[in-house]
Amino acid sequence: MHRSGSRPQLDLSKAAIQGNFEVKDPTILLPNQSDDISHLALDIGGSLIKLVYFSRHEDQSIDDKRKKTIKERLGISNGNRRSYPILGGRLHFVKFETTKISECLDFIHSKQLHRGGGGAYKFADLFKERLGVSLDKEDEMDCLVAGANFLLKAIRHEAFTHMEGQKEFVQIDTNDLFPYLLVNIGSGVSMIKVDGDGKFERVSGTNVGGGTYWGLGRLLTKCKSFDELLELSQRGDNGTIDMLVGDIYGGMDYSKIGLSASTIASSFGKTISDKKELADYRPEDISLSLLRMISYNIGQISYLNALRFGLKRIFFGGFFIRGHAYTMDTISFAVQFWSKGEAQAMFLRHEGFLGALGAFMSYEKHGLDDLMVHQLVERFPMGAPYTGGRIHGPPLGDLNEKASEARVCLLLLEMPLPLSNTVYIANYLN
Ligand SMILES: Nc1ncnc2c1ncn2[C@@H]1O[C@H](COP(=O)(O)OP(=O)(O)OP(=O)(O)O)[C@@H](O)[C@H]1O
Ligand SMILES: CC(C)(CO)[C@@H](O)C(=O)NCCC(=O)O
Repeated sequence: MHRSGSRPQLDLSKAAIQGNFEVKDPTILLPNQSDDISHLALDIGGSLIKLVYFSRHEDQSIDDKRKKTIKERLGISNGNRRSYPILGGRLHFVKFETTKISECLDFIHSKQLHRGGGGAYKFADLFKERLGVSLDKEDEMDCLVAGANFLLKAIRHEAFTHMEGQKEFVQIDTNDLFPYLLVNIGSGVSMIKVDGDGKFERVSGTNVGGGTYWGLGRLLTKCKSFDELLELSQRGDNGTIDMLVGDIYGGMDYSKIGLSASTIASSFGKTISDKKELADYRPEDISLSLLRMISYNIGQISYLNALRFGLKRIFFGGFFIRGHAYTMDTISFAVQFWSKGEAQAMFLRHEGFLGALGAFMSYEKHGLDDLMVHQLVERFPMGAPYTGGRIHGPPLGDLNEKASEARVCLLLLEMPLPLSNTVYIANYLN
């Protein structure tokens, strides 16, 4: 696994979100076409800024032994052909809180990621002033779909299910990928029916999303960071907040309509009957009830939309998920329960980077691409062995990872010549 000295050491964990930028569309920065520049794409969301950049020069340091190892692991044989050069480089994935755009700009500046370009954008002045670059705007939905399609086709262990604490990676048949429902849970939620590359329709959405959990949770618990709120939920008991079927039916199931006594009849419903104030409730319980309410609701609405269009597979992305087991289990449960096991919820390892990755890929569209894929042949599992499932892969981000630490994923890019296949290899730096 490659280590990078570029891992940012910004401490964002101490920063509470205090405002909201209105600009949400992914953008790309157009580079000069000199050799050693890093391509950079940004997705400036309501809560988080996602950044994907390519550093080519680092890969040129790959030594022959490593090249050989990569090829062996990928099963690439040179046969009679000459060894092809590895043009390669790395794709880096980093995120910042949107309210901390200044730190993001510092980061871009410190890495010298900024280069010239054209276009206009709402953050244009800030970028122009601080970095001397112009931004080109890309459509957010286009980018989300391009990012998701790319990941699902290119990264073998990108998608996984999560049910009752069990993670299982899903092998995607790239010839049988479409149609599917993409549910991106950011600040708000977009539901997109994807029929192919660039073929999609945003069929629904809900304003009850990640921003709702983080915003309401912050007000109700005084938590200072999203991860702190999520961590609290792990020690919560939602039974003190939620009204259960058993609370209404004298401790009994309502079996005639298939509801057990422990089913939540009304999220937060118990707080109306008590003569209690907010301070009388445990923040842990509030956080869990809120998380469950929002996750379940999104799972249910997603399934109803999948049902509308006869879709069996639903992929969930967006940073609300945060690789958090309870969130994924709740979404999966809702999908399974309402579909009677017919539909399946799947999650993506690069959950929150779809838009930024899609924006990055639009370099191809702008004719600036010399990196992009023509055909993907093989990938091997990312990073360190993941021990909790049947298929090995890297650990997903967990709560031990500080909110402050930008999550960095490296993706090595190998470009065999002449016109042949392009290979992506990804590594997490956890
Ligand atoms: N460190 C964090 N700080 C703030 N929110 C976080 C953090 N980690 C995860 N989240 C969750 O992720 C959500 C944002 O997800 P994401 O970055 O995918 O969307 P966005 O692009 O900001 O939103 P939108 O697309 O709706 O504009 C937040 O609303 C919150 O629920
Ligand atoms: C407005 C966007 C697309 C911005 O990312 C997102 O926050 C969202 O899908 N919100 C939900 C809006 C709705 O459909 O009700």
